[in-house]
Amino acid sequence: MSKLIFVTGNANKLKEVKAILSAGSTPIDIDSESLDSKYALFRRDLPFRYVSRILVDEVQGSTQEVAKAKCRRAAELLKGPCITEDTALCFEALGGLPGPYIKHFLEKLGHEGINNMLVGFESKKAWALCTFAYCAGPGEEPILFEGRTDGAIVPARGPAKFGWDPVFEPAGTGLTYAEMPAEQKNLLSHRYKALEKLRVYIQSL
Ligand SMILES: O=c1nc[nH]c2c1ncn2[C@H]1C[C@H](O)[C@@H](COP(=O)(O)OP(=O)(O)OP(=O)(O)O)O1
Ligand SMILES: [Mg+2]
Repeated sequence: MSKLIFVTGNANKLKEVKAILSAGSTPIDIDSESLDSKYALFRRDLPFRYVSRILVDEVQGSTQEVAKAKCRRAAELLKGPCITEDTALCFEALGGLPGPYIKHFLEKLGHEGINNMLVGFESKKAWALCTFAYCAGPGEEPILFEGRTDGAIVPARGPAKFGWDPVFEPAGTGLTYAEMPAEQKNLLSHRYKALEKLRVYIQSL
């Protein structure tokens, strides 16, 4: 059976995916060296940033449509099975936006600007939505695995190591993602919840 490749241009995602899948009651063995080299190899030979840009710029739509389009395209380029992941950050006051477009808002506005987007709205509620997509190969319909964690947008607290981690506080924790130890985030995060579904599927293949 050919190797399943997780395609991403984001090293922080890769780190969390490895940590989550190799832990838990039914751990999935990951050859981290080969995963790393696939990741490096993929990025060197087929510049995913470029691919990702095209997909992000041209495929507009719901999180599910964006996620499927990216995975379909990655499977075509790899000519084999693969997994991709899309993360959305959705604001209740904005009807779920920015959603899959959070990356662009974060790049242009920063943490403070993300907070300012909600000035004048009473609700600071938000949810993080992770969508893994699995595609069996070129021309196959991707299957989606979603995980959602509810919380609120808050002024930045904690180290700014990964995206919007400092401005998202999961409900009931009193801590932002950035303030949590990795082990805590990785047991309640949007990514963890989606990976728990993907884990079951991968083990059934
Ligand atoms: O747990 C997270 N905690 C904080 N920030 C996060 C997280 N997960 C994704 N993020 C950020 C990265 C990017 O600014 C946006 C998602 O965009 P998204 O297209 O899914 O990621 P990406 O382009 O960095 O990597 P990829 O090559 O897998 O598409 O939210
Ligand atoms: Mg992307």
